[in-house]
Amino acid sequence: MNAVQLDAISKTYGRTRALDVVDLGFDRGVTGLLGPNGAGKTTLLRIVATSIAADGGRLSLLGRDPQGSHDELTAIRRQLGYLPQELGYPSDMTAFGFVEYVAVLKEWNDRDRRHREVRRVLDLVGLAGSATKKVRRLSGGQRRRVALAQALLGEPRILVLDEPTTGLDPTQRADLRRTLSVIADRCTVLLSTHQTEDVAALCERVVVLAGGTVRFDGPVTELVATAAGRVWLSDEPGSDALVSWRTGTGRHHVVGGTPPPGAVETEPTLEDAYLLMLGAEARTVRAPA
Ligand SMILES: Nc1ncnc2c1ncn2[C@@H]1O[C@H](COP(=O)(O)OP(=O)(O)OP(=O)(O)O)[C@@H](O)[C@H]1O
Repeated sequence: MNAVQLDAISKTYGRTRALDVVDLGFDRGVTGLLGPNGAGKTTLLRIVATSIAADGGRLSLLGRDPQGSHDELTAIRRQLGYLPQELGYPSDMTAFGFVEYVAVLKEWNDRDRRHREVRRVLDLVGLAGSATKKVRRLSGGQRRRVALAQALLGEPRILVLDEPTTGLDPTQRADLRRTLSVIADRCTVLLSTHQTEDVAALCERVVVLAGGTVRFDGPVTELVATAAGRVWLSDEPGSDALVSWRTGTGRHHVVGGTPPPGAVETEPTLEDAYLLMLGAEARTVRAPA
């Protein structure tokens, strides 16, 4: 049984079909969700996080039905951590105070245990030294880590992270990767990002969403392999390339199309494979139907 199982899940906002009959199952490990703006990533993550309900299909979390009784939903939420794309903070709270506030909402009623847990998660995200700072005085990256800390409370079995690396500097991103790789041994982690290199570095599996449907679901290495023989380094830009640009070395990185004269095939990256998979769609934002 998968920890997270979506069967024929759909969601429509007004005239916009955000998710269109999505079937996906997730178990332990880190899965990255990639897709252009408006692909349906946040909608999918919000449904899994029980923040909104789908309007078609069936969702099962830890073998339970989130649409079932209040007790079922509470049992699921106790084992679920969620980092939303945007999180509002009461302006005057400290980092410790904010994470403790979420812990109280999650019914950590014993004060000593709660404080230990808050200290543990702040330490996990490298904020032990800033626990008493007001959230509004923290940097954007530090605030993102406070948000991550609240998602880690209680060692959840399902962790839903919407763009967790936004605002993090390279060292913090590396730290996040280390934290998640430890957690992933016993947890189902779903994360969305626009950074293909984060997916390449962090995830065994990648799901590409576009237009509310699943375009790819499989190992990261399998997606990268679809671009083999379609990426070149060249002195000339590609005349019919999907995309080509001059790199820092002065040579052109040419993705798709026909190789320019003298071009040398190069190892594709996940970004190349993603761009080739979605073609022009990678650049589009959907308008309502
Ligand atoms: N609350 C809402 N009301 C109306 N339309 C919405 C709402 N939330 C999302 N949508 C629409 O649903 C579609 C999917 O949006 P969603 O936020 O899930 O995409 P996304 O892949 O997370 O995009 P991004 O990468 O820009 O965050 C978009 O067309 C969006 O405009």
